[in-house]
Amino acid sequence: MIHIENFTYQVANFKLQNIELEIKENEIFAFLGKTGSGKTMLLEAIAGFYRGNCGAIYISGKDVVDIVPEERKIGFVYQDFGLFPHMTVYENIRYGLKMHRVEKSKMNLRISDMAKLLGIEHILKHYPATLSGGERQRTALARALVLQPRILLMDEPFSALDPGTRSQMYQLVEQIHKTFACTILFVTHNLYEAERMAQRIGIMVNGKLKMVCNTDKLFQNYEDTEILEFIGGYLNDNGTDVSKIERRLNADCTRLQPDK
Ligand SMILES: Nc1ncnc2c1ncn2[C@@H]1O[C@H](COP(=O)(O)OP(=O)(O)OP(=O)(O)O)[C@@H](O)[C@H]1O
Repeated sequence: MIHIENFTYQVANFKLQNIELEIKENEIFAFLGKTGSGKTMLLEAIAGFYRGNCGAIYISGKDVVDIVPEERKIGFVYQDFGLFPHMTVYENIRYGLKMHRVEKSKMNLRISDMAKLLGIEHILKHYPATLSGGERQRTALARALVLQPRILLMDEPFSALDPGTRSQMYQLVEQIHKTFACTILFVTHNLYEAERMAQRIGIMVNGKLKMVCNTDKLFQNYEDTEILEFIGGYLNDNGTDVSKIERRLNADCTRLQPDK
């Protein structure tokens, strides 16, 4: 579905370096990594916001370098949801459809179907400032999904939500994944969230995609010191006994960019 080949992009002092990644159709994939490791930049590169200095990104076998973001059939849900504050929920959802010049009757039908699916029919006339975090996220998802994307990218989609709402959103995203049969890539700082939602995870360190593995191997991989530092630090912060996990070594992960 998505094939990233030796993709490199430098902005100021930061460099996404030689990214190699293959995402399967219909997969849910999570990017993990410390703050500033390049997760958002990589998502944005897939969305088409950066051309890159070398390498290529293929979607369904096609090199997308000259395809602008709006034509990539990719939905993007931002960390802060990125809703237009001066537009109602309805207008926010309608925005992309208008840009794509979708016919009015079709547009209304799609918006009402999407609002029903996401449980936001009752707030269509409300403005973002009056919404709860969960409602904002549902609106952001509706705005992305109404364009029927093949790929849904989400940047820390659950981080601003309380634990109860977060759990509801996990279920909603799972339902969306089933209903739309889309491929989902998301960024998270939460290892348990990655384990819960994704089939595979990739760990970013300083602009490199250091490791990709199946999610069930996430807590077993401690060979690389930078990965150990990231995962161990996280587990310690969350009160987990790291020493127990450290005993389970040698997972069959794909090491994409070993230390040089
Ligand atoms: N337009 C830009 N100009 C200069 N530096 C940038 C730009 N965009 C991103 N960066 C830098 O690139 C690095 C990677 O940023 P990115 O947002 O991808 O990190 P991240 O892993 O998503 O972090 P976080 O988890 O905190 O969101 C950061 O050091 C950031 O300051």
